[in-house]
Amino acid sequence: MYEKITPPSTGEKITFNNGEPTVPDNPIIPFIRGDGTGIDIWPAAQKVFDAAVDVAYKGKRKISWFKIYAGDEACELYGTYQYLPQDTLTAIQEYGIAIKGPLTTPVGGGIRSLNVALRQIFDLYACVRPCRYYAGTPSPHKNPEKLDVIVYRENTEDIYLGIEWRQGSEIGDRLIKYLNTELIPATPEHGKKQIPLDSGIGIKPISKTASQRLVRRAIKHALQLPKHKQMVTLVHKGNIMKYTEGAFRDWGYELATSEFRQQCITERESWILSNKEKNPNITTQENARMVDPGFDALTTEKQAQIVKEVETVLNSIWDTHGNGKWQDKVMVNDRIADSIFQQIQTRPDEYSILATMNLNGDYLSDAAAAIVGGLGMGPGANIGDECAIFEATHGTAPKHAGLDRINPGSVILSGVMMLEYLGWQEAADLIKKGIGDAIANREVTYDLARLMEPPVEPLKCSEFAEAIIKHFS
Ligand SMILES: NC(=O)C1=CN([C@@H]2O[C@H](COP(=O)(O)OP(=O)(O)OC[C@H]3O[C@@H](n4cnc5c(N)ncnc54)[C@H](OP(=O)(O)O)[C@@H]3O)[C@@H](O)[C@H]2O)C=CC1
Ligand SMILES: O=C(O)CCC(=O)C(=O)O
Ligand SMILES: [Mg+2]
Repeated sequence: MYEKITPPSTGEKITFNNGEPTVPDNPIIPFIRGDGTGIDIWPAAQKVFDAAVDVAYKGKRKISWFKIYAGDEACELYGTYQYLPQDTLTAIQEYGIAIKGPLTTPVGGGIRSLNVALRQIFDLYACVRPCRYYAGTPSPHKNPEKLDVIVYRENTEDIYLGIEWRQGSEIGDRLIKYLNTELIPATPEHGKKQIPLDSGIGIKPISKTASQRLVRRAIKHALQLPKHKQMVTLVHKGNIMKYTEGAFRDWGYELATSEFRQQCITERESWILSNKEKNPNITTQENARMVDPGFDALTTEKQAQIVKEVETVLNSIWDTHGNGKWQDKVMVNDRIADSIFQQIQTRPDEYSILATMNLNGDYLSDAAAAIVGGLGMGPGANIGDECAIFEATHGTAPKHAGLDRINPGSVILSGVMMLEYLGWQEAADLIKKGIGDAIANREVTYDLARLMEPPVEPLKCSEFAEAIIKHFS
């Protein structure tokens, strides 16, 4: 079945039932070491995972690691350009779960991202990236502890589908000419716009199916959170990209108010209901005016739409959501993408789950990680219905590779997400305690050490792993 790798001789497969993993005590878990700093991070992280499982379950549970290959390491074993060998895909398919270090993607040419390929091949449609603060972590922000968000990033489409053509390529030129002569003139709203002939061109598909399955998972996650964190914010640039990003917002609301009608309230609905709660005799017109402060300046047609919206909300959900009952529901709101970047800095505690399309989520997850300590503290998981691959938010950080200095925290915390996904909460909690105590004790790698006041001598990558383990007890 495998050309160049052999699964461990002990251990069993994790199986899936309705998207939920059934986990034996000795699961086989494939791992990819990763390029660049993967060489430093992976051994440190694996040591922490094994120690936590050992301490938590005293030999009753154990992970059987299965080394699989991707990136530079794969080319060494399988030959030139064999970046993602079939063996690796077969192993992930067979075992349903994997954890990986970062993989290199060249800019401007060369192979397309292996990271993105894995997400697309296994339909890992939700990229889940929690950003929470560990006490004592230095941060450029005054109150980093106020940020506790989970970026829920659509992982399979948007411009990451990788359908683009180089400037000057035959198909690129044909496409531009076709758009300029046929499609753009046939769409009156585009007027006399033309695409410059010396453009590279890319396609940004945003589908209803992919948008809604992402938002569905985000709402289900919100329902598991403490009441005050039960909120999903749809992040988009729908004012500019109306039919892609704007549609993502609309499909998100549509899903929330159909599939999750009894569990969800939208922000505008909450305003309408609370206006009536504060003033039971309020007219529909007055209510509409309060919902939209610019109401009087709107056209008659737009005003009528808002009045209708108020009527519909009161008629359809006053009984189930009114009189304050909406306060126990998952709040679904939306924010424009540029605004959310400043909101997570100026009003961090007003947000919880941020549901995004692919590109916005990529940017936002690095930015949110920076607030709580940097890319060394940014874990992630790529989750589908039948498979999951855990990986950090950061990349290969090549200038630090092989120096035993990089922070392994993100991959270790990605492992915590994996342990939680397996239901091995005790081992996950031990690692969280170990990381928290090591940081509070100022035992940290260079990235955190340089921000600390007064400065501390940094630990090596491997030493930070040992410090985490030391703090298990
Ligand atoms: N999922 C994946 O595998 C990903 C892969 N990549 C790929 O990685 C390669 C390098 O990308 P690049 O843009 O340099 O981004 P990286 O995320 O690799 O690194 C950028 C900077 O972030 C900081 N950083 C990254 N990782 C850590 C860590 N573990 N601990 C502390 N600080 C860290 C370092 O900052 P400083 O030097 O200031 O300390 C580093 O120089 C590219 O080929 C890219 O495509 C990128 C993102 C994700
Ligand atoms: O695949 C890559 O090289 C970059 C991906 C990335 O930045 C991410 O997933 O956050
Ligand atoms: Mg990224």
